[in-house]
Amino acid sequence: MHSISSQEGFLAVMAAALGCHLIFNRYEPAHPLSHLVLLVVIPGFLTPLLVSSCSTMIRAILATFLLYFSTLLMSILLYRLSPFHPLAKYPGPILCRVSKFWMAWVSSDGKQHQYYCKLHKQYGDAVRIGPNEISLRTVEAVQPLMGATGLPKGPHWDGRMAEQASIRALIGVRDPVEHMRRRKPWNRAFNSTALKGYEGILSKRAQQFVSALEQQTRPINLAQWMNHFTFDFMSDMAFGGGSEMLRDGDIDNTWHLLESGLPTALVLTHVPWLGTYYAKLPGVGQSLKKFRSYCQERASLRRSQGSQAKDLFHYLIDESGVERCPPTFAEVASDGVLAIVAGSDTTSTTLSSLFWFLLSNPSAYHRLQAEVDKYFPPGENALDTTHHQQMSYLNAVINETLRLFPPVLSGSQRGGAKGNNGKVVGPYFLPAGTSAFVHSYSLHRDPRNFSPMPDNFWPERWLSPEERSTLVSSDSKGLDKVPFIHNTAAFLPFSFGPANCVGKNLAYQEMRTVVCLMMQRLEFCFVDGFEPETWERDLKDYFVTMKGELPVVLSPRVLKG
Ligand code: HEM
Repeated sequence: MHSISSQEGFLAVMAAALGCHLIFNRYEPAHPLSHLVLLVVIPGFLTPLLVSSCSTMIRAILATFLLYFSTLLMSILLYRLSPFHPLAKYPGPILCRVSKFWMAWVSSDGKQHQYYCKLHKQYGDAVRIGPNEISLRTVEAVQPLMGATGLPKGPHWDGRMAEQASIRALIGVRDPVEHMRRRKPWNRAFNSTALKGYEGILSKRAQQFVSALEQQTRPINLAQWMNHFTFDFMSDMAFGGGSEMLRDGDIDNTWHLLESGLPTALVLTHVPWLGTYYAKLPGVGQSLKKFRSYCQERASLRRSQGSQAKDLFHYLIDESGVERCPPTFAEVASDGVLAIVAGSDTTSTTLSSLFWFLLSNPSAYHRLQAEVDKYFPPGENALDTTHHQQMSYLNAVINETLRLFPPVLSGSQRGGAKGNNGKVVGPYFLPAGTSAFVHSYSLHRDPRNFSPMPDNFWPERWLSPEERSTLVSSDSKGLDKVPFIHNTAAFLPFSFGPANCVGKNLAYQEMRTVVCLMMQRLEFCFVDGFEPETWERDLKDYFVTMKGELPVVLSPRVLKG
């Protein structure tokens, strides 16, 4: 029988490594068993082919694995940089084109939004930010990528939610059909009738919040108080109560517990397959598990108690029995956790940034205060939502805050499954298997969408031309001489399409209500010595934004009735 020469042995190992690359490239196997077979069993099986050229078995094993892995890595590297790669025509840094580990590294300091923005300034509207991923900065991509016929949620969620192996919260459900089924009760929970029904729950918490603020005679960290308010409110909504942070403070350290996992979760979004291994490490995600089981208990309690009010849970668990295919209890419990996490952090960050902007821009502060006083003079109920939508300056301040600091700074990824035919997204073609996102932070600050002063806080841009012209001429900054561009299609703080933020209207309702009440009853100023730049510096993009401290001094407003 023909015995294999050492040269043939080397070639066979290299060919197997190339075959392995082909399989990874085509099927992207993520299961640990397939990794074991492709990366351990196959080179192990090939070891005898190199025994004749090595003096010992150990050396043969080492040589086989070294040859196998170096061939595999070289093949991956060359292919990703080659003109044959489907994304070859998209520009981007070499390190991004070679591996997502680079973005995982870059993003770990919480400044990925600024990195993407820099890349767009350097490379243009479409940048290759991973071997198979594109970041887009054009409004033409929004509808085709995220609209009804767009792509489903991207693989990002497989890494981020790796530990939710069996049941995922709605936000991480990638299959569009399943997502639609799970989204139905959420849509009903946020229609206008349902929202009207939440006013009582919101008013109670907002009153408690502002009354507590009125009692603060020493400087406070307003951002932390916002956290406590939004968390208590969302717990009321999701599970009929159970959280009393406004009264007791964060005695269980829940915010730290939720935020401590964010940097790791972001790294895993860049390298989703790593999530499968990470989730299996002993002790991993303990704090989150603790929070989840607490929520599970709250959900069970809420279910057994039945409806006190038509809160979010009422709709999610389908207490009225209108769904043909209602969600299971496990799904509802998981979505309850999502409601608290997605609903409290985002609004708290926006409200905190809003006050930071107001305190850094006294004219905006006074304009908003004047509007609040006009609609809610002393003695008027600022919780009455009937005026809120007409309050143009209030809405302008909220939108301008969301434009400059959207709480999801970099937007939400979409991704095509392997094997589809690719997708035309505005002026770009995304080949099968490409993930992409529209980078909200860059889009919002692009002078082609918002001008003048795209990087500045200027709520007046959201007003009607008549209102703006009065205010701009009184500002006399010559802004009326600069071309005015205001492209609301490029405003994406809540994302876009059938998987956008379902809680958008609740978020507006909550923010309008609490800002009106706060401005009616209190005066705010930064603590002496606070350097306002630290706020922006401390904002970190870990998919949701992590924030620093906002030290302010409060005083009751002295109003003549
Ligand atoms: C200023 C406040 C908020 C902002 C800026 C915001 C933004 C976002 C964004 C960008 C997404 C990702 C959507 C996508 O994948 O395309 C999202 C999803 C979501 N948000 Fe919000 N959000 C806010 C408040 C809320 C509130 C108050 C709730 C109430 C529960 C909420 C519930 C959700 C849910 C359930 C999803 C998942 C939707 C889905 O996958 O279908 N959000 N949000």
